[in-house]
Amino acid sequence: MTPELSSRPKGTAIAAAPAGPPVIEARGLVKRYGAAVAVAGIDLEVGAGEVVGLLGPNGAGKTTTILMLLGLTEASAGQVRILGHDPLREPLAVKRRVGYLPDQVGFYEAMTARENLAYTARLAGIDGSEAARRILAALERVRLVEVAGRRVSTFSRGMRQRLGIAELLMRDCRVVILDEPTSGLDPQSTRELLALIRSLAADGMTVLLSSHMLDVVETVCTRVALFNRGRIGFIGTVEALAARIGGGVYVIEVEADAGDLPALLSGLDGIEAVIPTAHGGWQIEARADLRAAIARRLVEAGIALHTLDLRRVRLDEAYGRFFEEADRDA
Ligand SMILES: Nc1ncnc2c1ncn2[C@@H]1O[C@H](COP(=O)(O)OP(=O)(O)OP(=O)(O)O)[C@@H](O)[C@H]1O
Repeated sequence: MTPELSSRPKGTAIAAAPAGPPVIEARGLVKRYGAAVAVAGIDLEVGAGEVVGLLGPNGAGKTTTILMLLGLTEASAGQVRILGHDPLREPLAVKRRVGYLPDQVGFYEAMTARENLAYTARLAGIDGSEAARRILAALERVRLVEVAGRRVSTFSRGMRQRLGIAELLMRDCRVVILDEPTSGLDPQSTRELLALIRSLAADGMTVLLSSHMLDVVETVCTRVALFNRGRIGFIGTVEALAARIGGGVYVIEVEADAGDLPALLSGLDGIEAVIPTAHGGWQIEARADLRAAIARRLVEAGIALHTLDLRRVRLDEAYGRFFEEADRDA
């Protein structure tokens, strides 16, 4: 029987745990390479159907964490359960249901897409009509049926990524870990791959995605985990990140004939910052939708208002603020 995980260490911040039993669970994960600490104590809980982005600067510990989750490297301390299994003690159970799509997916280049999947199916112990049925369903899902008889050596990077996902589908994986899945893809292939990832999650697949492409992460991830010097400094939604680090969840973009907007808006509750833009406008960071109050102030002051747009803070902005703060505190 799989031993229970030890209780969470005191003082460890974990964002709202997903409903239902976690699919991925890590407690106090540490990885040392000699005297160097690559991962300094990570706690992570991910539920079915979640897409969690693993973000952070180079060397922050994302890849090392992924390797420990997959059982490809042994943790120096801590525990991992994936679908209730320990990746080191029960590697076959984990390999069967967990797929990993590295940056460069490896295939047999001289074999066709269908032959590659048939080969993997055999290795996974899937044979005969069951293999044929699964291969066709997977190829259909990633829209590669038409080119299934072509050698993989003729495939574009986008097609290779989709074939990689077809392999995970064919094996009936419940968890997939993707490393920079859209790097090197053109905008159209990127959109297609992201739509595919979203549809997998909608079917209950749990996805971990490591990427430096924040716009990509933002469109597909339900939560983000910000890695900083071997720890997860934050995990949660982009809105929660913006709220936690200050600076407001909303951005209000203003174009007005105001010389000194900060002075005009002074004392307005909920404003975090008023920043001039390069185009002569202003960007207001706020804790609430303050458009009406801002408009009133400007009208009362007899100032012409040209634009007043509201948007949510983008991940790249919240990410930037998080690491500015983290670097200041370091
Ligand atoms: N096999 C190894 N031997 C020694 N040090 C290692 C090894 N693998 C990783 N490290 C170190 O561990 C730290 C974390 O590396 P890791 O690759 O996990 O970071 P990362 O967040 O994935 O970075 P990137 O965004 O560049 O992929 C780095 O300082 C790295 O140099």
